[in-house]
Amino acid sequence: MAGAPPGFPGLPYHRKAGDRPAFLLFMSTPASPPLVELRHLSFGYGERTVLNDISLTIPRGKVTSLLGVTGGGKTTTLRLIGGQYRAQKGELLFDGEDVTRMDAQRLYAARRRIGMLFQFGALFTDLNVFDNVAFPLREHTDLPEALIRDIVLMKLDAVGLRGARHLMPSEISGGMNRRVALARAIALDPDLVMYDEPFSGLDPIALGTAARLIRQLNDTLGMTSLLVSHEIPETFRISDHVIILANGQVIAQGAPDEVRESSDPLVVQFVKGLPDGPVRFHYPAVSIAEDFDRSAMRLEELDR
Ligand SMILES: Nc1ncnc2c1ncn2[C@@H]1O[C@H](COP(=O)(O)OP(=O)(O)OP(=O)(O)O)[C@@H](O)[C@H]1O
Repeated sequence: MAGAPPGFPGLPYHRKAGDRPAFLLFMSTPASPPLVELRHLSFGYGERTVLNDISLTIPRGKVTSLLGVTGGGKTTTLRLIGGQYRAQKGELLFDGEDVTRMDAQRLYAARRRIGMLFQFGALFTDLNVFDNVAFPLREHTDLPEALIRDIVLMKLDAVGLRGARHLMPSEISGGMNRRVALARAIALDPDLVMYDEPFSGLDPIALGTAARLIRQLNDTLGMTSLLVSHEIPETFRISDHVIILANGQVIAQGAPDEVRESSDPLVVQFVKGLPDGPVRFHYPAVSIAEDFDRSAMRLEELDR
């Protein structure tokens, strides 16, 4: 294929991997402003605060991973960036514009620049692979069907599944399903792709493939990627920037090597996967002695 279809804002497909055009290099220079920035942002569900005055940046053109303990607010952060929730305090800038203050129309326009791949990113089971990827194009654009066909085939080619276009989701493996969902997430050529646990449930080979694909697509399509994951080694390997959330705060942020070398006990426990540390194995409880004395007393009472 010689290039993107005429009139379509896609990128040429005749580039070799790693052969980045000048404007992509410009997009990812250190001087370019971050694509997303959270400034002193707070958010809670009802009375319960989940994110407490957090500030973080998602650098443009890079792969950023958002890590942290379960329930730490990672998915909530993705939903805030995607405009599904609004922060109660602070700013959330997407390409310099505050999402928290956008009206519905601007928010819709911003959302079209974001591709999302949520956990188990369900495909439509009654549509084949081709139609799954075509879905957002048919839904959100007026492109003629011939052009949609070209775009869908290019996206499927990018994830290695052009040949599987006629298959139904039930006829392909879990790893392939995930790759189709990825092709669908990039169908509209988003500036930002957010992945929520893209590796969960994948065997090591499919996981390695998915990780490599996220990195490759980011670089060849000139996107920015944000991924939430619990797979520390694989995620560190493909990331340029790592953010760790805990207790509603950012506890570490930087290049993978910098974060790995942090001496913060919580970061060390998390990165090394240690069972004990600031995050305890045991849910807070009275002492064992107290609990067993009490039950012993109850048994004595029953005996009487
Ligand atoms: N819609 C909701 N209403 C009320 N509480 C919610 C809602 N969604 C999430 N929560 C709570 O907010 C906290 C943060 O949830 P979130 O899903 O953002 O965490 P997470 O870091 O993505 O967790 P995990 O790693 O388990 O996916 C959790 O305690 C969760 O129970």
